[in-house]
Amino acid sequence: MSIQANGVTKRFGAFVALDDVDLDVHAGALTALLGPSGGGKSTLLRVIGGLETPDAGEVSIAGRDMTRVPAHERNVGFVFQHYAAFQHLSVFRNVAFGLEIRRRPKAEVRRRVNELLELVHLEELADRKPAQLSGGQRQRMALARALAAEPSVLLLDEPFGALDTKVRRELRGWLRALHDEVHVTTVFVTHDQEEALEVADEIVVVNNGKVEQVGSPSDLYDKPANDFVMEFMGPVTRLGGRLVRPHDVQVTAAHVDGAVPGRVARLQRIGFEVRADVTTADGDLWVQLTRGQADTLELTPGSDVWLRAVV
Ligand SMILES: Nc1ncnc2c1ncn2[C@@H]1O[C@H](COP(=O)(O)OP(=O)(O)OP(=O)(O)O)[C@@H](O)[C@H]1O
Repeated sequence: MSIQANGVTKRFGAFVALDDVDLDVHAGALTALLGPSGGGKSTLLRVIGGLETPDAGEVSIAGRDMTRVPAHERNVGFVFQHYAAFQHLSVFRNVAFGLEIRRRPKAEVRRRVNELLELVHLEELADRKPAQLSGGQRQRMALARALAAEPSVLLLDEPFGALDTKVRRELRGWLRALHDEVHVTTVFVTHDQEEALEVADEIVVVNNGKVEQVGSPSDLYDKPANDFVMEFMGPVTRLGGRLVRPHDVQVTAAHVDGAVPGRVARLQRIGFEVRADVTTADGDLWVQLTRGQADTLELTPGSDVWLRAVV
């Protein structure tokens, strides 16, 4: 189901959390709301889900105006960073809960819950209590529970925010695979650009209550609309007064057209990557090379080089 927001404004007292925001989420897509803390991502997600009412503007899901429809009638599934599970109920019963209160037949509930637990790879842990799960397993249970009611839209607010880096990584791949299987329109909030680049079909960059840019991961990385998006999406450095990506600076031993001279101040080898701090007449910058490139150039601190931006 597609989601549209038109001219959404949300204030908390005098503070404008969302300022005339338009959004268009394609049916079946996995869309990331990405931006720095306090930018308004969660507020936008909550407005879509009906947990906040906008002061101006409209929200529609599948073409239906939902602006005044209460959250529980929007058919949306939520997952938050800290999932409030029923501690006294098993994983199975937690997932079944939403179906049981809808008084679905027992056999149907059992079949559906087993399907969902299989989907999130928790079928072996169905009898455990939430406290006996790892953080990653708990978030997978939360997703199964959100999917149980067959929502038309899934809204995830920093679902992996409380987990350590390694588990986050795992769950990203897993979320992507899950989405490819169920295709439910999904919007997830993250402040982690790598997470958005890796998982999302489309990224919406939100900052200061406004949408800065919407695009595919490669669009945003390669064609940022402004310096804010450029800096937010990946590493940057400054060559000749212009922001560039450190891996888009070509380093040569001899002069080439458009290149400026520099001297290597420091080299750092980080796995396959070499980072060189370089001093130029125009200021300092850092560039990123492969180990092979650095070795071919025989770079050492003090090497004289020529630099030019290749994009
Ligand atoms: N209920 C509220 N009352 C007052 N201010 C609020 C409320 N909810 C959010 N805000 C403010 O609105 C701004 C946007 O918050 P929001 O949670 O949407 O940002 P965010 O981009 O999701 O950031 P984070 O990643 O830190 O959650 C923040 O400055 C926040 O303090």
